[in-house]
Amino acid sequence: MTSIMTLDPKRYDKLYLNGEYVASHSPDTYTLKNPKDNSIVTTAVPIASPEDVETAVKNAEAAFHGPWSQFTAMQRSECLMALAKLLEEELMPILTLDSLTSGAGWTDKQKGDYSPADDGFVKLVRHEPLGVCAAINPFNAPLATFFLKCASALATGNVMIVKPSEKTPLGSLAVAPSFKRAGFPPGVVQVITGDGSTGSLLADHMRIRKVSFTGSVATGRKIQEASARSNLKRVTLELGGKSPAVVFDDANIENALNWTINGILTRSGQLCVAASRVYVQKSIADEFIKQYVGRMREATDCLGDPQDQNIKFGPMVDESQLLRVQQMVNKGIPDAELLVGGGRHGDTGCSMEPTVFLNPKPDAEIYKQEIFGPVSIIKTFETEEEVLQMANDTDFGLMSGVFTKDITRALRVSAALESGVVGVNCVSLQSIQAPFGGKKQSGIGREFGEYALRLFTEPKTILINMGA
Ligand SMILES: NC(=O)c1ccc[n+]([C@@H]2O[C@H](COP(=O)([O-])OP(=O)(O)OC[C@H]3O[C@@H](n4cnc5c(N)ncnc54)[C@H](O)[C@@H]3O)[C@@H](O)[C@H]2O)c1
Repeated sequence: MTSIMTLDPKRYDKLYLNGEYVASHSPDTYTLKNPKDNSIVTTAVPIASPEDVETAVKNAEAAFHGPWSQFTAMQRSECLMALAKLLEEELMPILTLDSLTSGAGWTDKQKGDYSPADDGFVKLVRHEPLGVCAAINPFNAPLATFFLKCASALATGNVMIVKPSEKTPLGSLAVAPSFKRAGFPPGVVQVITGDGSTGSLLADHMRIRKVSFTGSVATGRKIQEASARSNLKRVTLELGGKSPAVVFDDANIENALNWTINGILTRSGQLCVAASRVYVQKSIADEFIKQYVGRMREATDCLGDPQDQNIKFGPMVDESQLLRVQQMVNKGIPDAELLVGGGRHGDTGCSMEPTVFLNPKPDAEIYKQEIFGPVSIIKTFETEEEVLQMANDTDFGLMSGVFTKDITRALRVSAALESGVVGVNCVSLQSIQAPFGGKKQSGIGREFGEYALRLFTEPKTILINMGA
């Protein structure tokens, strides 16, 4: 069977607008390389121009006010289910399907409100779609973010223009026609490629009503600013993290090791919820650290070509990301004890060795900033109060984990950890099927299910004068 992910190389130089692959108006393109060996994949990915963005917005408006507005909630649900089925049959990883089937179940459950006329006015509240929305996506989760955002937007009757990251655009281009095949009218979902300049055309556009953004804090800030200087479009931000995992001395150590190691090695640490800070209680620290470091060392042997089934984790997304991580690690060496790793892996490609630092200085960059690589920081602690102070001493607040067998402590610590998601005896889950998003500078808003749907609609209050 051919995977839906197989994109005809002739399409690499196209945008996907109004149900067709079309050439960009822009002569500007860029080159994509394969991170496993730095070989060139294509030199022709378009950087969409202002005309391309305008065309996409006009198509989206035509779909929103035209055929798509005639779809009932049940028909929107049927399309989302058809899309999930089609993707499942064509080998799409299961992670991306959950959001579609969940969205399909929500289309007819968006309740309005009613208040009786105790002041002479009956109030009805209906939740209306926003209109043309844009998804601006990061490199590390191109399809999960694509489908998660589209599911919520389409379930509530919006239309979507997706801009994948310039580092990983091909999957989004490959899956784009599946929406038409599943019954969505052309223009409901379109894909434009490009770098930050294309992203800012969307963020600044006066007729785009919402940007749903996932990416770095720095870009999130720019998108907020763009909204403020343009049309005050709605903005949701899913941003970075520096997720702490707190391991108490009564924890199931094997379980804590499994979650914390997987939590930093999945996607080579290029994960917003990566378990990048591990706090271990002093009484178990020597044994835990010995095992943790041993496993990170062994993991180096499992580094390789991600298309090889025997390989557990692959390279960084590209050379620039590898260099960025390498620079942060080099800078961190005087600030902490390097227990393992620290270097580039292999002569070709963009792989980084699994790396562990112990007990960094409190203001060390490796301890404060998101590294976005297979680099973890271990710190020891004595008391619950001390570890909560350290775990919360960060601008981020995306995910945390607490490992203990004491349920009372688990609940107390979960309440005290300043993050949008807390795992008890787990950390770094990628698909939680529950509200997902960050506190503090890790973001604004939530993805998934009812919480996300609310952020793709606007309440409208209708007042009925009962005395007229
Ligand atoms: N919270 C989450 O759910 C989540 C999930 C995945 C990744 N992330 C975060 O994403 C980051 C990694 O992704 P990245 O390096 O691709 O992020 P990035 O901020 O560099 O880029 C993200 C997207 O923004 C676009 N962009 C860049 N400048 C822009 C501008 N001025 N205006 C509009 N768009 C612009 C890029 O082209 C890209 O499509 C990490 O910080 C990671 O933690 C968060």
